[in-house]
Amino acid sequence: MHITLLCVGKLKEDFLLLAQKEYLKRLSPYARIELVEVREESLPASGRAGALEAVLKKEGTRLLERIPDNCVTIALDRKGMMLSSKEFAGYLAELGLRGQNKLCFIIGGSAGLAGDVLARASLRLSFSKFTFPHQLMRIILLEQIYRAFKIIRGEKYHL
Ligand SMILES: C[S@@+](CC[C@H](N)C(=O)[O-])C[C@H]1O[C@@H](n2cnc3c(N)ncnc32)[C@H](O)[C@@H]1O
Repeated sequence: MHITLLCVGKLKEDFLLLAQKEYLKRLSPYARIELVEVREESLPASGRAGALEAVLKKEGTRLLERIPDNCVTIALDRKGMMLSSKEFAGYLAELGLRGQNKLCFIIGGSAGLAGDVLARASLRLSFSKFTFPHQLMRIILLEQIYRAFKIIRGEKYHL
């Protein structure tokens, strides 16, 4: 499987970079993972009407330009569909059975994701009603993808 992680912004903290490196290593036997980071806009200091929408639009345009062709697009969205780890593994396995081996997960920045990015997604995936920082969300997603492959292969991992 070829998985693109399309993210707004870079990881800044060393401990997150270390965690990312570890999960990319763990995932290497199961999938080819490509990280694509688009530039994050500074959040507007004032509550000027439309300022946040302008940020979302700029970041959204950058994201839409980088979605690979012919892939299943999954946007991470707090208000999306919640799955258990086993259901998520089942979803990935089902895609594989249908020959859909190219996936693109999209993680927004501090401002979230623009409506047209969410509209482009085949699935809007929620990891709970909590709002996670986007940099940490990337690590949580990598861990869940790793967990899903362990479940699919029937390999031992904490369930
Ligand atoms: C700091 S959050 C954005 C907050 C923004 N105010 C919102 O409500 O969308 C940054 C990104 O992390 C991802 N994210 C954060 N919490 C999430 C959750 N519980 N489920 C799925 N994705 C989440 C989303 O892609 C989001 O765009």
